[in-house]
Amino acid sequence: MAAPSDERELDMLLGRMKAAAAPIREVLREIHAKHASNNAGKVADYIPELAKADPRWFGISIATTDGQVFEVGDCKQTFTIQSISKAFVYGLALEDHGLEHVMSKVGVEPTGEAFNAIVLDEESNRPFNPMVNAGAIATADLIKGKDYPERVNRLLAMFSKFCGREVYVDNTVFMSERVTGHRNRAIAHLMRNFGMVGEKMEESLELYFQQCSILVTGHDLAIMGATLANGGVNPLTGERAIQQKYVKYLLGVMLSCGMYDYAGEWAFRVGIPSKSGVGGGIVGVVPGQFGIGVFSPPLDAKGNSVRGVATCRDLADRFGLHCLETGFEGTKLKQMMAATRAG
Ligand SMILES: NC(=O)CC[C@H](N)C(=O)O
Repeated sequence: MAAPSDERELDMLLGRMKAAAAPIREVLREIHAKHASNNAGKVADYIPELAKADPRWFGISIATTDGQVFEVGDCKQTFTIQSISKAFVYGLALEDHGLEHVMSKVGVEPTGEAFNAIVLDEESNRPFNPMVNAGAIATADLIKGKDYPERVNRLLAMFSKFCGREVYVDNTVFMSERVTGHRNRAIAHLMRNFGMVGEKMEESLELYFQQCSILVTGHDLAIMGATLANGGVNPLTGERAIQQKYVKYLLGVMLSCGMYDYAGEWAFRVGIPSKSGVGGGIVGVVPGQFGIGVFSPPLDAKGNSVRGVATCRDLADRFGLHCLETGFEGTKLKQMMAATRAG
């Protein structure tokens, strides 16, 4: 696209962008309205602070790799990122150690079991993948830093680059996680027994609770997704958040393991590398095109946002986003945008 040379050209460009946005916003509004009235699911309460979320909150945000954002509903509401953090921390561990070392500590096989299952691969003693709690704790253990504060700060700096703004930890949720996190401690001890986490285990658990307690919005999730879709460069700030060569590994585990024990059906039906969290968020990535952020706290039995799952299924259908289908004609969303731009 040529740089607009004067105000009139800029006006025309903005006009065309607005025209392109209208049908996309319309689809988002329609999907939002369709699912807003679905009251199925239950807000997570095993971490007591999470139970305070309003079950009506519901936001859908899409951010393109060229920095356009389309959103509807509660996209400015903050909530804790929870398990969505796991994908991004995996990226930092890859940057810190390279693929082979990380693979020696954490596998990439879907478990078909709940996210908090106390299970390791019997042959290798590794946790199955970085998207379940065991794998995420082992991944947090890999984050480098001379001491605990430096490790926390490195995590926060990484998330800040993905979001394009400074991120913070919700301390009340963090405290709630650490005082009730007996199951995660048990998992960490089991892995310590097998040498899958090192002597910094206690500190790494704290790090894991911190990363889960980072506050984000639906808008942030879309930007984080768009950053991955853009090969690791945040489309709003132009800052690189992760080396491009690791993006495909992140997206690979997101596609095969990102939705817990719904991951197989997700890859089959929706086909968008995604990650969910018990705070009610889901981030999705359509490589080369855009990121999706959906937020709604009530969860299904597997721990995925009920409205979030339904929304992503509809988005995939309406815009033709399944990753095994986008290769044919490009997504319908892209075609809609191109058509309006040309007009
Ligand atoms: N699935 C999730 O989002 C789980 C994260 C949560 N902090 C836990 O460890 O249990």
